[in-house]
Amino acid sequence: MSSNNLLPSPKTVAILGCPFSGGQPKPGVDKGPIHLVQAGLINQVEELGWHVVFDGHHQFEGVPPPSNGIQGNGTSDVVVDTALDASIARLRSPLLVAQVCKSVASAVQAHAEMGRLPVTLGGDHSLAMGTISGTLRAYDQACVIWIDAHADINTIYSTDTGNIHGMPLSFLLKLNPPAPSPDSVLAKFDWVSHLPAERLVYIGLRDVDKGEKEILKKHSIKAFSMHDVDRYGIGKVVEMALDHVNPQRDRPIHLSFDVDALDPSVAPSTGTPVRGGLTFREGHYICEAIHETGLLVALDLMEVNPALADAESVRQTVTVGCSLVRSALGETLL
Ligand SMILES: NC(=[NH2+])NCCC[C@H](N)C(=O)O
Ligand SMILES: [Mn+2]
Ligand SMILES: [Mn+2]
Repeated sequence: MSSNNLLPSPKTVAILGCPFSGGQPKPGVDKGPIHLVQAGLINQVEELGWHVVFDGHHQFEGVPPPSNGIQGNGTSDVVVDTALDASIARLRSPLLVAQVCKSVASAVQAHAEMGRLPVTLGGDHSLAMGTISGTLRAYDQACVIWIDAHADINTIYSTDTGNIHGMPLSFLLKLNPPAPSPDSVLAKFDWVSHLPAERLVYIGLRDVDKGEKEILKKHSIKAFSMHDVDRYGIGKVVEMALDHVNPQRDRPIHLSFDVDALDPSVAPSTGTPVRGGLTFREGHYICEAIHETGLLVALDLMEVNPALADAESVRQTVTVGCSLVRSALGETLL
């Protein structure tokens, strides 16, 4: 399956719960997967005609669970190069994130190689380092469509927050400096697969850090912001996005959906909400249109945080999360 001129068309979905919050400081995002499953997601996907393998809520064997919000940066037992020290020391829990994402990559790869379509429920968006690496190991020509308010492409130098959920794409695009030694913190990310910049496209951006804007420009990374959605409409934007990453419509597609791409009035329970987001229909349209390509091979639904709102807002966010997944897996309006 790794020489991928054969077009995949999985009939089985593997649902992976990834209760992980170590890529950002707010507790609760690790409860996203259990809420989505308890809302009936597995049944809903089966009703669309898929065979569903539920891979459980991963416990990340051997990984110390993140303590409630208060974590060291996890670098104390590792030798770091002095020139990079200052940058790496600002990262939050890099060893934990690297280890968890590595195990997620193996799980996603294994499902994909069995011909299944992995649906990963987050958890924070640092997990996409793992899911996309897993997809690229199984389908080396895969492209990525990243739906988000944020660009999540800060490097170890540009990050203001040190939160690795704002950085996964810098590791996937190999924008960080090479590890100075096998013992360095950066070496713990060496397993991450390489995604060429021209095989990434964004939709929904509206809160992009200054350093990230420079990175997008420098590497000519294609991004459709909310301004573009306003100007062209979502139908045209999805078509242009596909034309960029998938001009011949022959590449397997990994769709990574951060629920904060939706407007906070639609998906309030998330850690970094930004006003001016996608409407309910725009979010679903993206999923429906990608399903229609017949090229979807992996899906992430990330950043649902049931701890961050009142019960009704949580219910609303979890419900919309389930319906985005259904749309990506073929639910239609008629
Ligand atoms: N996956 C997310 N919600 N990311 C938010 C990232 C916010 C900000 N750009 C940062 O680097 O911290
Ligand atoms: Mn986001
Ligand atoms: Mn994100």
